[in-house]
Amino acid sequence: MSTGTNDLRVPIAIIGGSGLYELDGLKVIEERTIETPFGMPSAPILIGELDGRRVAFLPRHGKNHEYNPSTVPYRANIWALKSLGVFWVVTVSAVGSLKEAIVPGHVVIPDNIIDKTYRRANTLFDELAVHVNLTYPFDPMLREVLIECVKAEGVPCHTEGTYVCMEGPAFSTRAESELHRSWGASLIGMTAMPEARLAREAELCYATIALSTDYDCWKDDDEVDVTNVMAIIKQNVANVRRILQRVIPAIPLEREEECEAGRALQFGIMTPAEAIPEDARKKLGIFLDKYLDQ
Ligand SMILES: CSC[C@H]1O[C@H](OP(=O)(O)O)[C@H](O)[C@@H]1O
Ligand SMILES: Nc1ncnc2[nH]cnc12
Repeated sequence: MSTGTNDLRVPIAIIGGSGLYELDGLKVIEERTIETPFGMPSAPILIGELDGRRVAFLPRHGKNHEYNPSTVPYRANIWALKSLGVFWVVTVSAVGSLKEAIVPGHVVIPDNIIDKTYRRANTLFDELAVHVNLTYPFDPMLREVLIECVKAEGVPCHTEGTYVCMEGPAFSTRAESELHRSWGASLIGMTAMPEARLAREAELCYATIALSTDYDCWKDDDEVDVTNVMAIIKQNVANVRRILQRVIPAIPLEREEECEAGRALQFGIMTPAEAIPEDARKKLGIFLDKYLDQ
């Protein structure tokens, strides 16, 4: 198991979604296999340099898309990124559009999530009681950076939107799709949760570039399937790659202290240090030590 220490800190991570299994322009330094207390991450993590910045890249579904949205090892992924010293996490996701104006090929930088998942481990902290604030699961400062970069690339960009995270792996029924629309949500996907919640528990600064790939199944003339989704991703992946190449140098590394997510656990740990089992302290030390070693 990796020790959680990091000789060469990697401040930025990109988590690639469906259709994004590598990061263009990354000068790969190392492919690191990290064993975590939550098992193995989705894939070995590529560590490299882009624009003089250290960046980690992790394909969420594995190198060969072997994990479905329910079986992605979200907790191992977050633990592994934290162990590298990552703070800024930019993710890429394919999503269905629940609004006419969000045309397939457009990008959305979502600002909230409705979590409908029900069979995924949804906390890093099973052995104690921790309650973090999740009012805004996507970091506002990082969202602004993403919005600027998408616009600068000339890609149509929707600057807000609620992402409904369903369990899947089947797509929605028509009735479910209409229900999600009636909630006023903009996007439907299968992976933002528990990823965003775990990122907050790990005090990471997290935001998502969502690529609209389809109108889900609410429009009379459209029905979603993987072939359609992948065709749109293929047509737009070059945009996403260019956006990411802009994002990495634009991340304000020097403003880390301003990001509230970095203090998410400050008032969230209910269980007193002396009541936390020793093995949990070891397993979760990379998240908890700064609060418990006082
Ligand atoms: C390939 S269609 C469904 C699949 O795509 C999205 O994944 P990701 O968010 O990793 O891009 C969606 O959530 C489903 O997992
Ligand atoms: N319509 C849809 N529903 C859920 N996940 C998706 N990912 C891409 N399109 C989707």
